[in-house]
Amino acid sequence: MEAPGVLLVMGVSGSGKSTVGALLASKLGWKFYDADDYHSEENRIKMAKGVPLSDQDRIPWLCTLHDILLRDVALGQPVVLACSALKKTYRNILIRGGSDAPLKSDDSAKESLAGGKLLVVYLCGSFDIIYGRLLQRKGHFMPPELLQSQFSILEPPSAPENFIQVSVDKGLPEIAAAVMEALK
Ligand SMILES: Nc1ncnc2c1ncn2[C@@H]1O[C@H](COP(=O)(O)OP(=O)(O)O)[C@@H](O)[C@H]1O
Ligand SMILES: O=C(O)[C@H](O)[C@@H](O)[C@H](O)[C@H](O)COP(=O)(O)O
Repeated sequence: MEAPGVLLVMGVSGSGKSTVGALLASKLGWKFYDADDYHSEENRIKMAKGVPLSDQDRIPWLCTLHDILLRDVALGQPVVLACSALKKTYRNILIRGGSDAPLKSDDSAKESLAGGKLLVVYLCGSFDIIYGRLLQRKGHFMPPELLQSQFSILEPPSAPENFIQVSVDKGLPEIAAAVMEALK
C-alpha cells in the first residue's frame, strides 16, 4: 500500500486508540496527535459529569483536528491521529472539514486527504472487554458509564472508506504488526 500520510486510529472509549496510536507513531517515526487533548473545557466537563457529547459539541473539535491534519499533510508530515470518530459523518469532517462545499481545484491539500491518503484503523471489541479495561484505567476524565452511549452511536467503517479492522482482543504487538503489514 502507498503510505497513506495519515493513520486514523478510531473506536469507542477504552478500545486502545491512545495506546495503539502512540505505539504506531513511535514505530513509524510519524507525528502523534491524541484527539482527547483537543476537547474544549466544556466538553471535558460534560463528559466527566457522565453526559455524552452531542454532534454540536463534537463538530468544532473535529474541524480543529481536520485543520491540523491538513496542515501536516500539506507539509509532507505523516501523522497518526487517535480519535473516537464514531460516526461516518465525523470521519468525513476529519477528511474534508466542516463544509459541504465541493472541493476547489486549487485546494490540493484537501484533495490529497480525500484521495485515499488516510487509512482508518478501527479497533473493534466487545462491550464487556472494553468496559473491563475502562474500569481498570486510572486518571482519565472519561467515565466508564459513557461506554454504552458510544456503542449506541458507533458506525463502524465500511467501503468505500479506506480501512482495516483489528480486534482489541489481540495484544499490542500483534495489533501493531497487523497495521504495519497493511501499510506494506
Ligand atoms: N490490546 C490491548 N490489550 C490489553 N490492554 C489494552 C490494549 N489496548 C489498550 N489497553 C489498555 O486499555 C486501556 C484503554 O486504552 P486507551 O489507549 O486509553 O483507550 P482509548 O484511547 O481508546 O480510550 C488502557 O489502560 C490500556 O493500557
Ligand atoms: O466523541 C466523544 O464522545 C469523545 O471524543 C469520546 O469518544 C472520547 O472517547 C473521549 O475523548 C474520551 O477519551 P477516550 O476515548 O480516550 O476514553
